[in-house]
Amino acid sequence: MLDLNGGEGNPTNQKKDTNNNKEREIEGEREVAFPSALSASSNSMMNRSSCRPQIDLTGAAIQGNFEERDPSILLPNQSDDISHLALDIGGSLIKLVYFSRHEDHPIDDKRKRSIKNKLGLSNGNSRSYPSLGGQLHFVKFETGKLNDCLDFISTKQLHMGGTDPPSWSSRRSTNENVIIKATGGGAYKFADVLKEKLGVSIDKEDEMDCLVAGANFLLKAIRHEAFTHMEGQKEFVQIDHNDLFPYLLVNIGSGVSMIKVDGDGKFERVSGTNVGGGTYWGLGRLLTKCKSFDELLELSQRGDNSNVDMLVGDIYGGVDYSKIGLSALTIASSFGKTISENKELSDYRPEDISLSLLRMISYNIGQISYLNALRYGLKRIFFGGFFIRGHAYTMDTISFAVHFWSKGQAQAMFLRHEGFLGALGAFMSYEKHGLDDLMVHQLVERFPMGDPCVDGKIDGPPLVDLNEKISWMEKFVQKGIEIIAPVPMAPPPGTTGVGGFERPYSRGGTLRSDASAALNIGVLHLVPTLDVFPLLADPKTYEPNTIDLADRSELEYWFTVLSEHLPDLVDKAVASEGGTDDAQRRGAAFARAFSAHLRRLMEEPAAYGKLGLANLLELREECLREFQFVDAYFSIKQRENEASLAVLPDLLMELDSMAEDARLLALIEGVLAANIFDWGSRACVDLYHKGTIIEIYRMSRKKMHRPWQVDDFDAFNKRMLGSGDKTPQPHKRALLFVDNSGADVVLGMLPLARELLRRGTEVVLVGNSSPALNDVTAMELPEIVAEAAKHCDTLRKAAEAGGLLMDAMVNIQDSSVDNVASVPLMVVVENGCGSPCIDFRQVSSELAAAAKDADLIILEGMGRALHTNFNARFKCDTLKLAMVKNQRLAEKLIKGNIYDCVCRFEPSD
Ligand SMILES: Nc1ncnc2c1ncn2[C@@H]1O[C@H](COP(=O)(O)OP(=O)(O)O)[C@@H](O)[C@H]1O
Ligand SMILES: CC(C)(COP(=O)(O)O)[C@@H](O)C(=O)NCCC(=O)O
Ligand SMILES: [Mn+2]
Repeated sequence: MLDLNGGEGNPTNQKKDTNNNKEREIEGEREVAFPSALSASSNSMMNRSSCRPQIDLTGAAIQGNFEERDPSILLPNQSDDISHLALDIGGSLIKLVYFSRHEDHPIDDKRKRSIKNKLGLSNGNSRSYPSLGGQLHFVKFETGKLNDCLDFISTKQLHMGGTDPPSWSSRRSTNENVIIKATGGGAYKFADVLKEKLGVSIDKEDEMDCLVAGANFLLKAIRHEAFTHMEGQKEFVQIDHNDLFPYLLVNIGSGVSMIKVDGDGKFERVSGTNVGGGTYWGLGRLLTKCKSFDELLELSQRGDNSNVDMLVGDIYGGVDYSKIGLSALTIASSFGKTISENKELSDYRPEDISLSLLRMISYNIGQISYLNALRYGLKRIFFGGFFIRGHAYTMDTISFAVHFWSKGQAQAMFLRHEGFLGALGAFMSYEKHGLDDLMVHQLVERFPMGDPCVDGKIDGPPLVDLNEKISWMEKFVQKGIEIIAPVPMAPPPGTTGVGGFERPYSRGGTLRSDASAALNIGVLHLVPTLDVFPLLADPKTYEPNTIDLADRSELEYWFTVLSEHLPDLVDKAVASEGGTDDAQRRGAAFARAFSAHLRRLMEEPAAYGKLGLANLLELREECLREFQFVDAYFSIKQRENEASLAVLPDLLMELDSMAEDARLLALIEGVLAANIFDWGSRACVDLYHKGTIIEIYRMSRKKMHRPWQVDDFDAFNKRMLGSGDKTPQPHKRALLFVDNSGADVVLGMLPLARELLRRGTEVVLVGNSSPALNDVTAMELPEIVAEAAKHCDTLRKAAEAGGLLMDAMVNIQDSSVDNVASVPLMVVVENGCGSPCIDFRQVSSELAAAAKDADLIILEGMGRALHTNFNARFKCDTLKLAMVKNQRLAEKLIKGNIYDCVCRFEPSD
């Protein structure tokens, strides 16, 4: 029996290395059980959490040699084998969208096929995916700095990828015949420069075509792309794909285009205005002497437009013009005050000028947009273009104008990828890359590195190299620079709702740097192997998160919980990598990156899309992976597995001595009791110092008195064992979503799986694709099952039938497999996640395939059954089992206390 207190530090590192080597060998030689965490970090696995994301630092002095490649060597961190690049070269900015591809994983595909065969799915799910899995990056440069942009492209060799799908990953040796899709005026203006400097030809795509294609793609494929922004409040809008058209697209770049969109490729440019982003920046520059667009925008935040604008009250002697409903504070004439006074430009504050100008232009665009919407009977107006720049006041002003003039009939919406519509559209115009077939569940957005806004100005390439990332974090901290949130604007009090926006009350701090505007969007991961879980009762209304962090008090609470847990997590992570100097440096960088994200999200919870607790927990895992912590709890997991496996035979004997119904209760009690082993909970971590694993497990079991706080055991018992003489049909196939390593899986879930097998139910163990806290991964399951199978015939036969023992490479002494055909099989599938929670809108395709014939789902643990999916409904019988290891959650969710249990059974209708 192992003592939890004994042997802290990093006792098992050596063991771990050996193990990793073994994994590597296995990968090279034979079909692997599961893609290893190592392969995850080398980008070969496509799941929603293991992809190595990158950061976009726009602009940049890229003198780096960080992207050197030798085609014959697979670099472990080589995450951007660039295949496609598209450009939108506008009057003010150059926008780049480029794609880096994940490696194919043919061995893994073979393994998946074998699972499908075993589950009888070989003919089903015959969907063939385009050979596309990778990441879409978004970068922008000022058009005046075209050379920086060209340097960036050539350093990263973005132009070398070729244009034919078969050669996605194969780099060409020359640029000859390379064609790059480009749109915007610069595609014409700079075609020769591009040919001369990069040796590539430009395939010019029509700008309007591209804007529409980009907007349609984003609105269909990205879940939280569109949002409204009224009085400082951002709200995401769920777009119904079948009810998207018609809409008005207003792109506010240097100038403004207004396009009526009726479908894919069906549109008409109905209007526009020459008073646009270029006007604000150009006039603003002349009038204020600002050196950058951002400086100008920042000035506006400290402005008071009433010093420049003529208000109704100025004309009416301080009173409202109430007859037509105009308040005294309504702007009667932008800049109107400057005519009546004998003042020079230098007598006006640049802040006031900037604000007045911004308001004038935004309001004007809003108003013209409304008129065009009215003209064509359109209710929805989507605004794009970099003029908007995620700026609260700009969006509020536009929204106000649309709302006011349409009397609430039309709605202004904004897009998170605001300025990249054209570039995305140009990217989509490459034929046959399959991008237009991608669906919302195949796209995962990642914000791995926090906001790279150092010095208020970033000129840097996307960071690719680990060292580079760490030094960036160090630099970031040295300078004492906080991640700066976008300017939140206090709701303007007392808007009269007439005639126009009154004075803005925005008194925000420093504006986020321009680069961070691009970081309001992350790198988009295209993961063709993700699917919607087919057993969701209503995928359209499904919301994974139980806790909505839009609630400020929730956000603050969970922010504190995660911040307080951070030092312990860093200790574990550093120890898991041998406690070396390098690991410590990475650990510190991880802590900084994650804290920076947390701070940023505290300032603007919706900065990265709709925020729930599951997103924060996943972000933490992503940040760990970003700094190459492969598995922070590796040694703890090993130790707990060993200790639990040692007492498993006794437990099985005890269970076998019981009558059927007592046994079922004991099994459920066992799952709940063993769910106490959760290294993500502060309370539990404190508890572990008080005893050995087995002592804690026993203590926990002793306290398992029914009724539990949520107790549907009787209903579950009835479904399983029946009542009276009626013996119900056993379930055909059960999906067991396992949670933690050690006692949780070994003493909790495996005995329950065994009971199901005995009753003739096929068991699919569903494990994480990548590590998260102490959760057991799919890759680790075959070995655990094989160990357990040594003590149990039922498990052994089922595991053999499911091919699990082969995967675990365990030589079972007694190889006589009698009666195999009559034994239901047990298999392992990965869930597609690397998080303690699960979002059923995006699971691995193998889980989706295995789910097709399942009629029982068992969700275990806080992350999967409470933080997410507590309110989710499925098409089949569902059992949600968890011990609540957090006092506040217990009070809120189940009106109970910490260590109370949930046994919720929801039969299929
Ligand atoms: N860093 C920046 N430099 C210049 N203009 C910027 C910047 N950030 C935002 N803008 C605004 O974005 C506008 C350009 O928007 P964009 O959609 O890129 O249009 P275009 O394709 O005409 O360049 C500028 O006119 C300006 O108002
Ligand atoms: C991350 C977790 C959801 C994992 O729980 P599990 O799914 O293993 O039951 C949980 O540890 C958690 O919510 N932790 C934070 C709460 C706390 O420290 O009290
Ligand atoms: Mn867990």
